[in-house]
Amino acid sequence: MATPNPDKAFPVSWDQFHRDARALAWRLAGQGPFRAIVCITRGGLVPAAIVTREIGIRLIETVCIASYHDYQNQGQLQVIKTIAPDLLADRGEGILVVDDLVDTGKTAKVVRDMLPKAHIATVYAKPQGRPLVDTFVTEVSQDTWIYFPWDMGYTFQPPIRDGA
Ligand SMILES: O=P(O)(O)OC[C@H]1O[C@H](OP(=O)(O)OP(=O)(O)O)[C@H](O)[C@@H]1O
Ligand code: HPA
Ligand SMILES: [Mg+2]
Repeated sequence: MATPNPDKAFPVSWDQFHRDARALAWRLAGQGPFRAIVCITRGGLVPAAIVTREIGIRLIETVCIASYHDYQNQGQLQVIKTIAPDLLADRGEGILVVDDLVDTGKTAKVVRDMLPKAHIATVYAKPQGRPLVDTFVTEVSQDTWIYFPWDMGYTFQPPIRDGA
């Protein structure tokens, strides 16, 4: 289970996410060739857009999985849409799977079972899920919650002297 109420926050701006996703593409560039990418929606859609542009993949598939229905609490994992049969051939050989992060590893494990030979990549990784992915960019501790730019907005910050 993901750490309930993680102590630490790791907020990521759009600029930083773009840089980190591009760094992921650099790491993946020498590891292909990949005949298609499968992105794990919804979080994997954004890094998939950046990575496919960088390494020149045009065949883009989704696997739709949801498990964090209640903010930071993981619930029952639901596979809402599976992968097209032609991409399941060869046990996933030559397929790149992308997600925004791996936390407990439960989501990545379900996709690994569908595509045992695929290359699974995430931008961020926490220690529990790290063994499930082949490539990632930045590791954060298990008790950290990563705040993605698409989940945030600008808000007033009280000055430090007011006890913030
Ligand atoms: O390693 P795990 O503990 O399984 O967690 C990682 C998954 O959790 C989040 O997806 P979520 O279920 O929140 O759906 P979303 O991508 O639609 O936001 C995230 O995008 C990963 O896919
Ligand atoms: O740390 C996280 N941040 C955002 N979504 C998540 N889904 C699982 N863990 C996380
Ligand atoms: Mg997700």
